[in-house]
Parts: sequence; C-alpha cells; structure tokens
Amino acid sequence: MTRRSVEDHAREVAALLEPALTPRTEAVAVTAALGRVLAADVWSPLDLPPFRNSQMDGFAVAAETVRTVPVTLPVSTTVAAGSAGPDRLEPGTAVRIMTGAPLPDGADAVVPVEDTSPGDGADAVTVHRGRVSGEFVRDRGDDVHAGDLLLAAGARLTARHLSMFAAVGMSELPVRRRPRVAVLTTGTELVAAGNPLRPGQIYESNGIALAASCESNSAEVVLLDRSPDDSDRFRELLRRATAAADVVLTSGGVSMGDFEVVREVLTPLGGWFGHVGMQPGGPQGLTVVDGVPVLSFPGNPVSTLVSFEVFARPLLRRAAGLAPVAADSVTLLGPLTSPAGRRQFLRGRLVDGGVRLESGPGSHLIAALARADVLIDVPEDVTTMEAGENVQVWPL
Ligand SMILES: Nc1nc2c(c(=O)[nH]1)N[C@H]1C(S)=C(S)[C@@H](COP(=O)(O)OP(=O)(O)OC[C@H]3O[C@@H](n4cnc5c(N)ncnc54)[C@H](O)[C@@H]3O)O[C@H]1N2
Ligand code: MOO
Repeated sequence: MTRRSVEDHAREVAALLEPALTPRTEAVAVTAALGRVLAADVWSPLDLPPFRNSQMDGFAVAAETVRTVPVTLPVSTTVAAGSAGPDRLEPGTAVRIMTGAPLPDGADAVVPVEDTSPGDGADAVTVHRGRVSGEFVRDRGDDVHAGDLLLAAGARLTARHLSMFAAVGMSELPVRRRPRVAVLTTGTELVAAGNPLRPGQIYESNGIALAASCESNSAEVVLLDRSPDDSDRFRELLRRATAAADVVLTSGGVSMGDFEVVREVLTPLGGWFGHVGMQPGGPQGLTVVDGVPVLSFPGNPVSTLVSFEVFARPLLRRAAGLAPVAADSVTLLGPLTSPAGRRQFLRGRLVDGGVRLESGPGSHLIAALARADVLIDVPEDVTTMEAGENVQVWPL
C-alpha cells in the first residue's frame, strides 16, 4: 500500500474537490433561509420603524399639555395599529392610540392608558401622570436607516437574522449554494436502527454521522444510502450518487480484507487507495467517477468522523462560505503516548485549565467520541507528552 502524509493527502483531496465545490450564489426565500450562509452584504431598503409610532396603548399628546397634572383633554379620535390615523393632533387635545399605531404630527409623547381615567363625557381623558417629549414614542429609523448595512456576507442565518430581513420587507436573500454531498456506507454486517440484530450484525452509524457532519457544515445531503459488500450493489449506488452530488463520501471497504467493496470497485476506475500517516483514519481512498470526486473513508466509526473533520470539513466550509474552523493551543492535563510516524487525533474534552483525554486510541469507541468536544492533534514525530505541555486542539 502506498503511504502519504496527512498534508499530502489533504492537498490531493483539495485539488480534486475544489473544482467541484466552486462557491456559487443563489436566491432563496427568507422563509427558507434558516442556516444558510449569506453570500453578499445586505443593506436596508427602508427605515425601521418605517414611521413614528406608539410604544404603548394610551393617549398621544403634546408633552407640554400634560406638564401639570391632573389635566383633562378632549379626545379627537382613536388610532389602531394598521390604520393611518389623523395627520395632525389638534393643539390641546389627545388621540386614543394603540401600540404600533402611527403618531400624528404635533404629538410627541404617549401617556399609557393606566395613567389616565375617563374624563367628563365620552370624548375626554384625564391624565394623572405627565410625560416628557419622546416618552413611549418609537421614532422612524431608530432601529436602522435605509442604506445601513444589515448583515455582512459570511453570516450563517439564524432566526433573529430572518426576523430582521422580514421586518425590512425582504422576501429573498442571496445565499451560498450548499455543496451537494452523497453519503454511501458499506458493509454486509450493517443493520438500520429499529431492526433486530442477528449474530455478527451491528447497527449502522456512519451514515448519519457523515450526513449530520455535512449538514452542520452547511452542505446538503442529496443521497444517504447503504450497500452490502457487493460490487454490483455498490456500483449501482455509486451511479446514483455521482448523478446527484458534487462530492461523494463513502465509508468502509477500503482496507486489506477480503471484502473491500469500495476499493475493489474504485481502483479499476483509477482510484488511489493507500495509507495516510494518521490515526485514526489511516486507510483512505480518492477517486474521480464520471467527473465527480469520491472521497473514501475507513469504516471504523471514529476513523470515518475524524477523516471527515480533517479532509472534508475545511473544503465544504469554504464552498459554503463558512469561516474555517481554527485550532487552539491549550494545556494538556494528563500525559499521553502516540505511535511514531503517525499524526494522532485523540479525543479530548475541554475543562477548566486545559484539555483532558476522553478516550483511548481505539477507532471503534463511538460513545467516547460523543463525550469529546475536541480532537487533540499530536504531531507524527511526537511519541509522548506530559501534563502541562501545550497541545493543539480542533473543535468538533
Ligand atoms: N490487515 C489490516 N487490517 C486492517 C488495517 C490494516 O492496515 N491492515 N487497517 C485497520 C484500520 S486502521 C481501519 S480504520 C479499518 C478500515 O477498514 P475498512 O475501511 O475496510 O472498514 P470496514 O472493514 O468496512 O469496517 C471497519 C469497522 O468499522 C465498522 N463499520 C463499518 N462501517 C460502519 C458503519 N457504517 N456503521 C458502523 N460501523 C461500521 C465495521 O463493522 C468494522 O468493525 O481496517 C482495519 N483493518
Ligand atoms: O486508522 Mo484506523 O482509522 O486506526 O482505525
């Protein structure tokens, strides 16, 4: 088996995937934009609030008319939210006004209804507490002005962003097109959750692991399926995957066994299969099928996920317009050992003061990976580290 360093394999993967993952922009409805990455700076088309309005249910007045209280004012009309209301407040009068209704010119304060009582007659109000100019008045544009930057390109859209865009009346947004990924898992031993396990079988878990990893990095999973170790079945799945996706991820079937369906099908198509100097994730494959790059990860669950983090995540994030995940340098809280000549990605958990090992090196330790929140990146020439040393970690 040929061998490569992690850096060399990452370069080869990038050379094949980058053309397939050229960033593109598309317009989507604001109602469908949750989680998408904004592709361009967006400026406000209008002032928000778009007109001066009341912050309270009460009475719009000229503040000077309620400087001395109690005072009784005639009420000229009622303005509900959604109606235009009168253009002007007659001097010496009040307008009954609801929250969100436009304030007439000449009114510069709102007296909440609880600070008033009915005046003599139906069309009068007695104000018991004075208000100064501007109180309970929401000015036009006091949130944002037409032409202000609302949000810069690169932001991942959340509910509060979408609320803002809807509030300024936008119905569509420019977003990065999501890279389309197909995820194929392989293994005759695999059974979908919810079914009984027969002897020798295990539950399939790499499919959801890779699909969820893609989704959480803003890629779209267009196909998620599973093949037994059967070349014809895998070939058929691959055909569907390359027809639908920009990139195909496979898991399993790449190593040295008798039933390595991924390697057996892809090697004759010109695929590279070999060993990368890392653990977990040693056996790897890389092929182009019908113009679509196929990135083959080893089947051990931790190996699959670590391979995704190291080789696929940076490229998918770049295509999706997301900032790269940055490594951090933290204090190692206990000693560790690592095999010579392999870059080791150990599972760790950040705690007060540094990082502690969360798991042994075994690439079948799925629950331990779930407890971890970082990968501890041990360089290939390092075989031991002591508590107190600084180590590089990658957030999961
Ligand atoms: N003689 C050698 N044997 C192995 C080597 C080697 O260099 N020489 N490498 C080992 C390493 S390291 C890894 S990693 C695995 C990778 O093997 P494959 O990619 O061929 O993976 P499989 O054999 O298909 O599966 C490995 C393991 O993971 C389980 N698995 C597979 N797919 C799933 C899935 N979708 N969900 C849950 N679990 C899965 C599978 O049942 C196996 O236990 O090879 C070593 N062997
Ligand atoms: O490299 Mo394997 O991925 O150690 O378990």
